[in-house]
Amino acid sequence: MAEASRVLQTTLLPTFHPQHKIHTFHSLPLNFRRNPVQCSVSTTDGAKATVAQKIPWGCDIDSLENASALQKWLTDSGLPPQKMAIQKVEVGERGLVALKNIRKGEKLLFVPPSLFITADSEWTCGEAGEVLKKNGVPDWPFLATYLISEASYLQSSRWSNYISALPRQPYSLLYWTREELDRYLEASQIRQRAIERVTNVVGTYNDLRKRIFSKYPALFPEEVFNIETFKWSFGILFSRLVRLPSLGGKVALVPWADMLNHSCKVDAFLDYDKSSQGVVFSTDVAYEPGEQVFISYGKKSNGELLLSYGFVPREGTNPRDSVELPLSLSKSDKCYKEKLEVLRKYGLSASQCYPMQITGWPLELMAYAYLAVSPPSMSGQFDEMAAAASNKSTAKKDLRYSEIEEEALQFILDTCEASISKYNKFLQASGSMDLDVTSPKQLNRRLFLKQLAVDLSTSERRILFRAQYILRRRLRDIRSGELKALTIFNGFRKFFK
Ligand SMILES: C[S@@+](CC[C@H](N)C(=O)[O-])C[C@H]1O[C@@H](n2cnc3c(N)ncnc32)[C@H](O)[C@@H]1O
Repeated sequence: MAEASRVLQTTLLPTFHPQHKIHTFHSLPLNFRRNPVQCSVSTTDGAKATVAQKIPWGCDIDSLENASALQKWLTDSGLPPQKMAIQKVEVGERGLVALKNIRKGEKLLFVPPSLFITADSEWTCGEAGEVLKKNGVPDWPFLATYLISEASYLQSSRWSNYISALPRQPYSLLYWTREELDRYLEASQIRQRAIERVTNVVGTYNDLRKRIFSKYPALFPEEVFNIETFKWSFGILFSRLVRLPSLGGKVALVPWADMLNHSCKVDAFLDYDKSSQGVVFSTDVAYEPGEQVFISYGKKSNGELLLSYGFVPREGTNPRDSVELPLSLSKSDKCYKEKLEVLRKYGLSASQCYPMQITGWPLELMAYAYLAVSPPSMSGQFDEMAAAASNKSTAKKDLRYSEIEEEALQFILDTCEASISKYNKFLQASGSMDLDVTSPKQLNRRLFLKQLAVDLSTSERRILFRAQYILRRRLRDIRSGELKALTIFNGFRKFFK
């Protein structure tokens, strides 16, 4: 059931591996359009630069600027009457608020397919879309380019009201500089995930530029299609794109539905409803007029929510929260080479991260710990340990080697404690952290990022504290059990003397 609901769950963040998908590009046909139709926003470089500057790239998220124009355009374009409206809200700046009583289990929204943006949507510049299609550009970079292209057409694009209401700076970690990531997320594994994501986006953009944009400068002028605008469009996709399970997992931007904010207390998710032929969700709680209506963005940890959506739920409110614990083989291990070999066989490496939750940790983590501490005499079991440590293998996971259980638990405890001290160091230093900025705007930004990092670190450390407590108790029980056994044994010895 858990697996089924995970598959059915619509998430606003589908997995994205551009460096894999990008290899599916076909090389550009040499004879493609010798005289491409000039349908970029303008023709001369100077004029293009001016137009690029004029593109508003959305609006300030903390204002309701453009929200009423969006509502009006949606209604005129076929959105049926709604029981909700876009308003300023306490959680998530803008959100959908109930105008009437909403019952538990009621279906809401009904956004028709004509209002979705998908890889099949019509381009204002049809020529640009054709070039991307001919080159087999995958959905994510395709939609990112589409959004930039449509934004550059201002009012001439069908989506201008939608684009004008998008946030000018989506709150994702894509907007953090490398220095900010290193400084504020030094204790968290999310820092590494954010670096990888930025690298992926930059790599995707560079690949598109090399293979396509540079060959069709009239269709994709650099003033408009550059790394800054790609960060914006990917930021929009990471925080708003929906995967629709009932449409075979098709990804779409769904105006109006993407004004819903996330709550960890609800399980309601967006999907296409074949009977009403629109995107809907069924509420799992009732709402009174004036209350903000929420959906779930999926079973995500606080770190994953920060990574894609740029917020951290309040401490202790996310039952799906987890922290990545990095485990490593010791280089001084006599069997380092053999262990690494079996790990590689199952797609693992000398350092692996496993998610710890407040309720416990995965069996794979324990299997990795067994492997890391096992002595040369257990080399015959290395293979089964590595297989169990991999989530790709179907091997039996709940291994138990009582002879090394204490060492394995101690190994996990030591790793947890090493992580806890990193968080302690960051959280202590954050109080007096020098924000070295010159402008009030920059100061606000730094304070905001620092607060997010403090919230994330506090919630991740909380999970590690819980694991530390459980591990210490288990070790105490093992050790006191051994002590008891030793006392009984000594008693017997005395008796027989
Ligand atoms: C799908 S959009 C929702 C609409 C968005 N609030 C807006 O005004 O455009 C996702 C973004 O909403 C904000 N958000 C959603 N849920 C939130 C929450 N529980 N707390 C804080 N911000 C939230 C984040 O900025 C996130 O990137």
